[in-house]
Amino acid sequence: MSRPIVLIAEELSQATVGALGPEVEIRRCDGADRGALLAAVADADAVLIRSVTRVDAEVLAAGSRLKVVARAGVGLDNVDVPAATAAGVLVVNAAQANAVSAAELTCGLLIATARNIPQAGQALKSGQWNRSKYVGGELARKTLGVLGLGRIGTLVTERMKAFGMDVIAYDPYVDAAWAARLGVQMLSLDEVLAASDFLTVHLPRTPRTLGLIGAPELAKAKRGIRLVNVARGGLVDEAALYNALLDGHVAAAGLDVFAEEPCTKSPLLDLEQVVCTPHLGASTWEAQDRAGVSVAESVRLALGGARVPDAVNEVQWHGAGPSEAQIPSPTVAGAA
Ligand SMILES: NC(=O)c1ccc[n+]([C@@H]2O[C@H](COP(=O)([O-])OP(=O)(O)OC[C@H]3O[C@@H](n4cnc5c(N)ncnc54)[C@H](O)[C@@H]3O)[C@@H](O)[C@H]2O)c1
Ligand SMILES: O=C(O)CC[C@@H](O)C(=O)O
Repeated sequence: MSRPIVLIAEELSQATVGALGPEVEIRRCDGADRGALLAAVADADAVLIRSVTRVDAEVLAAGSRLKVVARAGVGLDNVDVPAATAAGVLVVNAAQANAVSAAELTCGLLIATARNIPQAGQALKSGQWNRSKYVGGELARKTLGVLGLGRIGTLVTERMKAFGMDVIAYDPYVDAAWAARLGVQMLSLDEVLAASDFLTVHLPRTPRTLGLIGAPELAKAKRGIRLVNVARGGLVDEAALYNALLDGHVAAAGLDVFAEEPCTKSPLLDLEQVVCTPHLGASTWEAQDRAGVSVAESVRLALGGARVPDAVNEVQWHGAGPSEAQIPSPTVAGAA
């Protein structure tokens, strides 16, 4: 009997391939190459992706044998989950696998925006010993606003509290009593904006969160706020952020994600007060191994005909829109 075909459409760890086992035939394609993806998916029983490959109705139609779409990471904004559900295709992700890595990068960007680390280092490497230009500010006793107190927002909170920061958060789905035990005060979006010295975004990209932080919201923020986004591009409107950085209302930004990726040309990248990384939140060996192995195991279960307990299609979402498809944090009230 022929083995099921598993299409790996993005770079995944060696451990992922090992976890898929010898019972499947592994094929590869470049998920960013639409033509190659549509051709390769035709024979596939499963497709493994990260954040680049877009699995929409067209890909699902081309993959008439598909039984499972596996996202080796958290965000499902590149998968049309309702279309997959309608086509009887299981969608699985690795909701926990990269949370620590994303949280650690966030902490790094928060510190970098406070202390100008990349800019000062770059200047030093180009021969400038400029100590007065790169004076920064302490994190201790400053207020950190967290938008989205889910898995990553919570890990960032715990870590930045160790730096002596006061943490407030906006997340209407989180239980306030649970947040209080974490030492976080839950407030409205406007209140968080007005009170934060630093703001960090940990929301999924959904129709409701896209553009959530635009020019009016930035205008409500404290002057001199420093903003970090390791969640998704487009949650913070890039043109509005650029203008706010130019006039100093936002003092600095730390960006791991961009509205269009890959992003190598953007006015934001020309600003010295922008610290940036090319969507590296999940790019650690540990996170990649965990995410890949987790979804590989789900794929094996799905192809073996077993139930995959936390398949994304089966979870009830707290949001109304189809793209709200994110596995809710266990700490979220009302999660299925
Ligand atoms: N940069 C990276 O490499 C990287 C890595 C991992 C995750 N991410 C992104 O980070 C996001 C968050 O990850 P997570 O694991 O913390 O997810 P999570 O589901 O645990 O947390 C998201 C939180 O956002 C809240 N939320 C959802 N919709 C909201 C809305 N409209 N208004 C306010 N709050 C809302 C939820 O209640 C939840 O608490 C992911 O969706 C993913 O897009 C990026
Ligand atoms: O695959 C990646 O490296 C990005 C993953 C990250 O954005 C996620 O949503 O899990």
